[in-house]
Amino acid sequence: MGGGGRGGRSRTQRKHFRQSRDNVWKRSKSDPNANSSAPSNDPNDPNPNPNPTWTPFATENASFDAYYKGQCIVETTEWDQFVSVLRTPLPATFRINSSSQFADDIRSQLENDFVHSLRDEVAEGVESETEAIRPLPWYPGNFAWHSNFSRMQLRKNQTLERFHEFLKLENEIGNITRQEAVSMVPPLFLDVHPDHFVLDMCAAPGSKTFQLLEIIHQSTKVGSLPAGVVIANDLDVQRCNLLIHQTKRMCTANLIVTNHEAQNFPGCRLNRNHEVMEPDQHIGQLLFDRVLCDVPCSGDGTLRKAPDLWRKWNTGMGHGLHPLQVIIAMRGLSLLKVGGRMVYSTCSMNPIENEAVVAEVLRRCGGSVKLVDVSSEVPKLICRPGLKTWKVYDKGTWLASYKDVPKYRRSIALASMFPSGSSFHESVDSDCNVEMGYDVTDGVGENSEDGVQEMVNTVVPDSAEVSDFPLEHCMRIVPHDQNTGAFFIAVLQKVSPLPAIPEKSKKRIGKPCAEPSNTLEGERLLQVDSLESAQAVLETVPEENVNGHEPPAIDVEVSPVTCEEKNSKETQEAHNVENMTKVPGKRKLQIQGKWRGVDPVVFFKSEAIVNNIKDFYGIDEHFPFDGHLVTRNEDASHVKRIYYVSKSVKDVLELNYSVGQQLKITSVGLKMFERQSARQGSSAPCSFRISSEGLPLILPHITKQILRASPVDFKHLLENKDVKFEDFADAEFGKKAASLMPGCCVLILGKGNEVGTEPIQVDDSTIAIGCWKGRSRLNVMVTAMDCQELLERLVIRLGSENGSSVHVVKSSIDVEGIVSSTGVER
Ligand SMILES: C[S@@+](CC[C@H](N)C(=O)[O-])C[C@H]1O[C@@H](n2cnc3c(N)ncnc32)[C@H](O)[C@@H]1O
Repeated sequence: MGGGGRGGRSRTQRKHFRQSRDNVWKRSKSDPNANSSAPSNDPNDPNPNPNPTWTPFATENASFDAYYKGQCIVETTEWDQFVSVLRTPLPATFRINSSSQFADDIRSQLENDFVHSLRDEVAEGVESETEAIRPLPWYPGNFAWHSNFSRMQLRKNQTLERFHEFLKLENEIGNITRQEAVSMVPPLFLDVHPDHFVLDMCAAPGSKTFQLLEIIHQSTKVGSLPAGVVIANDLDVQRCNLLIHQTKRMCTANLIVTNHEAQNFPGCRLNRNHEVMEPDQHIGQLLFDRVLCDVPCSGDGTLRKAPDLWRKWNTGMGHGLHPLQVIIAMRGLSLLKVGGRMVYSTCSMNPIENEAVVAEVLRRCGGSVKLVDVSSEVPKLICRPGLKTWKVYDKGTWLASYKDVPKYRRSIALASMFPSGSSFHESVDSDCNVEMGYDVTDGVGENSEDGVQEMVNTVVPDSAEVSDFPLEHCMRIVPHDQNTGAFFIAVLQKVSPLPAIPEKSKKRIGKPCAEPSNTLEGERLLQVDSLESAQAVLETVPEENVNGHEPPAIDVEVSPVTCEEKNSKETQEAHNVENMTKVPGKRKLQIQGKWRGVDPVVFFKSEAIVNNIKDFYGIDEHFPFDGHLVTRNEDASHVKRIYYVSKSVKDVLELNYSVGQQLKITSVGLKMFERQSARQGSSAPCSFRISSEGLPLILPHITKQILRASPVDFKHLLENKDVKFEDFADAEFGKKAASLMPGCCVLILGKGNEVGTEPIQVDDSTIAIGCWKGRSRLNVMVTAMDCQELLERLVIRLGSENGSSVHVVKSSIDVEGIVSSTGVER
């Protein structure tokens, strides 16, 4: 199950996690490309160089200047300001996890404590007159913050050190996330509701996925789950692991992490010729209310964070990605329900990756998709309108129109890159994959002196085309408007099913892997998607409403799947799927282990174990177990962890089984029960303990093995990790603890005078922790870090509320490690 808890984080994950957070402005002196435009050794510099052996990055690139001046991405008069801000390091920003039970406490700590104490620090120092930290004005609820301190400054003195420690701890616990300000924007425009099915197509490392989950969970009551689901996908397995690590901190049962090419993301359409829906199966294909299409891009909007890009930048980077961006966006739109919203975003400034992609998908969708004006939806965010006109730069020449592209360059400078896109149909000759003829390395090396000369000396035609689409509804964020990175966002709404591709265009786009039948259904249902192509043409069932969900859209994919792609590993595996799903008669529901290297997702159905758990913890009948428990091990007797999934995830998993496991699932479910190690588990009537992540969900449904402790005893236990029954301040509580069954139990923080009262009631404000009841003592089963966090929160709360109780501890932990390290009784 991917990353596991904190203790289970792999070395690779740790390395990637560290790398993604490293201060990228650090640079060795030996780098020949270094020059002096970045942070300097000048003591008066507002961005002082803390390391005398450090030499700053080159932050100049003549090709970059010529290209973006030529594209007029900012007014000529503001160019200098634009590039000078681009050359300064990005300020740190972070976000409070709004669905965390401590969100309000943390916000109030920032607003009422750190804002003041840090302001005093700044006033005393010489560095800056600016505010030390401040909320981002456009982010709702003061949940996103900007900090003017560098890491070096944070370590400088006690107040800053305290703030630094606070950031580190809350980040590790999952209560805050370091995230670039502009990266927080796309989910705000997606208008996600808690019951939505959301697809995050290119999701790693997962900062936006985390935000989407927060929104889904926003108004969920303790002990229940939202109706929606987020499917977070990424092509890169290692980055998927980062995503899993990141989202584990969310403790959610409503997330599925998958590992596919976004352009070939499976639709899981049930082939109703061969498949019978299970009585409780609620969806017949994957369609989404919301799609986030945060595509791979050249990333020059992140120059402030990744200054090495200055050296690497060239025009080929954006050109190479344009076709991929188009087909990923098209796949997203085909998986979107009619009426649904898709956000297309990049951290690139290049119109070829931005407006040109949006214009091309609008063109291909022929009126079934609209570009929405959402400029008033996030009022204080400063956005500029998208460009209506731009040019294509290729091999030292500015091209205003596709007709100017020499024939031999037409597989690189595509018609779809131009504002009119007018030669789209003519752009592809009989070649199987001309439209796919991109090469992301094309243009590498143009950033030479010669290349620059060539570009600068080339006459730029005035007659650039102007797009007919309302591209001014796209939004550009530029660095000097609000001291951020650069970003691009477009919001698309699907107003009707996507049009069918005429037979002749299909050929142009790329040879489909299976020839469609010429029947109306074949035409209408053609999926050029590699995974569904062969299967979809077999589907002859007319559209109908599938159990209350949107009717399956008659989406005709325009993703140009080529002959080459057909041979890819994924496509090979897809054909296995197809063969499996074609088996007539009653299908085998669980075809295990289809994806090489990925543990199967198995519904856990061992009645003996489930009944033992239910009985031991006295779990009430209202809490649904049937179909909600999954494992990653087919052998029930060796199952170590049991995960809980929401109803929405359960529906998707059932559909996935029905279609032969098209989804390659790398992580799913909330870790709910864990088998205690043999020595400890054998002394208890139930060898499964409740995991820390799962506790908040199941807490209101537990009627046995649960006790309420006074604040004094609760704190005593957190501080000492294990306490003998006779050593509790409240002797009555000690007796009750001694009378519990051996094994896992739950301890609730009681308010002063209600310690002994029954029954125990829990609500959103209840603090609870898992413990282990041994022969003579109670051991806490939370990590040292969680104990520290909880103690800090308790001190603040108990101080301000005079003993009232607060929250459930919710975090990723490795209980096994903790239990042994705190010496649980054997
Ligand atoms: C801009 S990053 C996404 C950032 C992410 N949305 C976030 O907020 O943390 C683009 C991601 O796309 C992934 N990627 C690249 N090509 C892909 C493809 N064909 N299908 C799916 N993901 C792809 C990369 O691995 C990378 O993680």
